[in-house]
Amino acid sequence: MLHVDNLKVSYGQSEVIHGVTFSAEKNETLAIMGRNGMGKTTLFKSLIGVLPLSAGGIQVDGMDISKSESYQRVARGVAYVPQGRMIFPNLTVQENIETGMGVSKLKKIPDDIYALFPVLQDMRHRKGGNLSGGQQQQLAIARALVTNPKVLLLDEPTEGIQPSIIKDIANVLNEIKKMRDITIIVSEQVLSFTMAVADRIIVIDKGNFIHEDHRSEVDIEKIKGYLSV
Ligand SMILES: Nc1ncnc2c1ncn2[C@@H]1O[C@H](COP(=O)(O)OP(=O)(O)OP(=O)(O)O)[C@@H](O)[C@H]1O
Repeated sequence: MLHVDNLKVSYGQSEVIHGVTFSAEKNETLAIMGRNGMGKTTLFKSLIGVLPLSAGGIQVDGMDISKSESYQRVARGVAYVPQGRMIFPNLTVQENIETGMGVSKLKKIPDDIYALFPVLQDMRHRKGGNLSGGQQQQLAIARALVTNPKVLLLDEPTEGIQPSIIKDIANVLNEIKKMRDITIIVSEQVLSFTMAVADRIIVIDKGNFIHEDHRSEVDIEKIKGYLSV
């Protein structure tokens, strides 16, 4: 579903992603793990087109999107839940979700979205800025899902979220995978979370992929070693 080939990303003269190659299939959840500053956000921003590639290619469902603008990538089936969630604080919950619906031409928020996030239905008339961190994360995921993505990118969804809610977010991602034919790519530092959701884990270090495990054969101590400073 998603194929990334020799992707390089730079800030000015400084290359931060040094030619990474990976694929993720339909109904697969792939976690990209690494410490702060290793390049996760830069990689995700380049996948959604907020940052330009300096080299390489990105294909979604066989279609090259590496030269497309972000809005075109969304139309091609890529959705992005940014680090820090970036919901609109002055719009209501319902209005926040509706901002994602232009691309999918939905007229009404689908019932399965509120089934997945009942709290958002209860709070649909509240301002987004008044929600807790965990509720805002749910809102950001709901807003991404109403674009009907083939590939859902989530950048550090557990950041700043309390442990009990982290479990809820893991459950939600597992539900989404059951409900839809989708590829989920999540960047993370919390190993318990990725162990609850990921079929495969890749470790990124200074802009290079240095390790990869399928969930059935994850070497927990090795990955912990990569994640500790
Ligand atoms: N706007 C920028 N200009 C120059 N360098 C940047 C910029 N943003 C990030 N970097 C550098 O790129 C590298 C990768 O940063 P990035 O934010 O992608 O890492 P990360 O793994 O997502 O970390 P975090 O978990 O802290 O978000 C770091 O060395 C960082 O200093």
